Amino acid sequence: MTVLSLDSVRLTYPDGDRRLTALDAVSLEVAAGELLAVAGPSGSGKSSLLAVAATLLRPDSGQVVVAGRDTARLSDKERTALRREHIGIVFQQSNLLGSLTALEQLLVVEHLRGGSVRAARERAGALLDSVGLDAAKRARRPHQLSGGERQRVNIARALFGRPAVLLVDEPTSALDHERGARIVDLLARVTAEHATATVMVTHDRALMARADRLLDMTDGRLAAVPTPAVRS
Ligand SMILES: Nc1ncnc2c1ncn2[C@@H]1O[C@H](COP(=O)(O)OP(=O)(O)OP(=O)(O)O)[C@@H](O)[C@H]1O
Repeated sequence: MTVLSLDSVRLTYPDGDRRLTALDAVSLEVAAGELLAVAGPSGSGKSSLLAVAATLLRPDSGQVVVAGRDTARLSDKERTALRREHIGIVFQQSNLLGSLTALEQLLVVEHLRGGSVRAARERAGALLDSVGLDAAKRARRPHQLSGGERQRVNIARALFGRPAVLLVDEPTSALDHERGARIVDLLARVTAEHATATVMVTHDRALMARADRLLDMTDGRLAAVPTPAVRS
């Protein structure tokens, strides 16, 4: 079942008196339970792809369908609700709230959804544990954590909402090999167990090797990469 689809998406940015084409006729379908990796050179459009899929940027043309909803037809309010309900986002810039502890970063997701924060505590703790944050670290605020620890809180928070679509930009960039491998395991497990449609941008070959499918982005265009070339 396709959970995320992009059809002939074009995105441009202003560039002096011209427009720079960041995404050029990009089409993509990601199924429930599929882990898709997107690689490609710097500036090729990978982050733009995630931003459009996250409904944070509107494409100039083309269609973006998330969990059966054509996002072009939604109001800003409906798009925010769609994001909160169905999309987990882990971008490079940490957008953790400075005044909240690691545990509270997750609980606020439940609060925004109108769920029971008390009931969510245990699951939030277990999820932070699974990304390697012990009880003491879970009680710390972002400025008391390392960059890699903040990245892991980000990942746990995105997973906490059990999103249908998970969008991850360079999930292991701030982590050492062993921690990176644990995050990869977690992403692969969550994708399979919760039937999440996961798209991750990565330069990490170990991560690419774990993906079900690898796509290459060059100059705003997406192309399939034969998997054996990645695994060699
Ligand atoms: N807000 C913006 N305004 C203008 N141009 C932008 C903007 N954001 C990105 N670009 C340009 O769009 C192109 C695609 O950028 P994007 O960030 O999507 O690439 P990327 O593949 O994610 O790069 P990297 O691997 O370096 O993060 C680049 O040429 C970039 O300079």
